[in-house]
Amino acid sequence: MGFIDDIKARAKTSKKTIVLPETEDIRTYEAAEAVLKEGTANLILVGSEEEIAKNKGSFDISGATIVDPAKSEKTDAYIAKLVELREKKGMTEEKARELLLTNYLYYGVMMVKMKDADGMVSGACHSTADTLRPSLQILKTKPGTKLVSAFFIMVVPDCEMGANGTFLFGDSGLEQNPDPEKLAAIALSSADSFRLLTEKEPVVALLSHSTKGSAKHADVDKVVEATKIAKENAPEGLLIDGEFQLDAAIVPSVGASKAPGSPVAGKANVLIFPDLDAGNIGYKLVQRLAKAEAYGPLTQGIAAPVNDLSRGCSAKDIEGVIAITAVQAMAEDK
Ligand SMILES: CC(C)(COP(=O)(O)OP(=O)(O)OC[C@H]1O[C@@H](n2cnc3c(N)ncnc32)[C@H](O)[C@@H]1OP(=O)(O)O)[C@@H](O)C(=O)NCCC(=O)NCCS
Ligand SMILES: CC(=O)OP(=O)(O)O
Repeated sequence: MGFIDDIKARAKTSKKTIVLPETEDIRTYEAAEAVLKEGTANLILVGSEEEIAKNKGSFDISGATIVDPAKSEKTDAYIAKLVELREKKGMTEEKARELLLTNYLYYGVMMVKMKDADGMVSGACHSTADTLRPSLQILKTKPGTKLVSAFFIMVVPDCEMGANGTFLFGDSGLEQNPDPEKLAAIALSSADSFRLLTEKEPVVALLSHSTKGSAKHADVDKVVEATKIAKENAPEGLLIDGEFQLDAAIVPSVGASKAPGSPVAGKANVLIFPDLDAGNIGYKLVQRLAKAEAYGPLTQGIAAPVNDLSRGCSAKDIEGVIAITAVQAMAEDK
């Protein structure tokens, strides 16, 4: 079974409830129809009942629950909770009502916060900043986690590198210019996310334009320092190393010649980019030129699963990210 079929099979064993707040976008309905038909998750669509009836086109979403913030009896409780959570940041009842009745991403996150849903997927028609800000503000980080970051699962066709063509690329969505401490934290969280989602052992490479000292620059020093911190904090047995150029990380013969003796060189399946420019450009290159499946930006470190999408995504991508969110929600139960 391929990566996404395996994820869907796992999601079906414990149908989680996922909120979709982007009811203005036709791709939401196409994905919802497919998810409901396949049974990977229960779905809640947030929006005005009238708009949803108009926007859904011919897609059959009759199995979904529709929640209209203007009519739901729970809206007042969400407003009160949002004021309680954000009062110190200037949130008033009036502002909370306005926000929740007009911004369905905030409403969806409140549903997750109040445990009326297990997770949320959006971002097909909102930027990453607008998608993730509500969950960073309201759900906050998981206990024991300081940093939320974002990654893609990339499935490259006809590829023997990584885990038979499956890779994690991080951070490709959120942290713009992580310092060494943050880069190390991204690497370690990414190892856990890779293991959870692929059920394979992570082999983590911190990427640079240098391999083991071949270039000298402050940008290289940052990755060297991050590698040192990550190794100090890594659980026993985790394969993690750097700094590597991309070819040294994933091509066995290049790894053997540029970084002889490294247990990671040539075998990496978790690729940690030095900053968001590299991570975001890197994933789009592989998606568009190698025709890879690209699921994300998926998040790690938020107190409940909320995942983003690229505005360039297809309905199939949304379907996949819903199933992944359900699997992340299943892991929260453990
Ligand atoms: C995600 C992002 C929006 C957060 O920054 P922001 O909107 O300026 O918001 P703030 O910095 O005010 O943060 C909002 C809250 O999130 C928290 N936060 C921000 N980044 C965080 C992180 N990485 N981990 C944990 N919490 C974080 C802040 O502490 C703040 O909490 P508070 O409001 O309770 O004090 C910002 O990092 C961003 O724009 N990233 C790039 C996204 C992007 O464009 N990606 C490219 C396409 S995928
Ligand atoms: C992940 C990403 O790059 O998102 P968008 O294409 O929506 O900016």
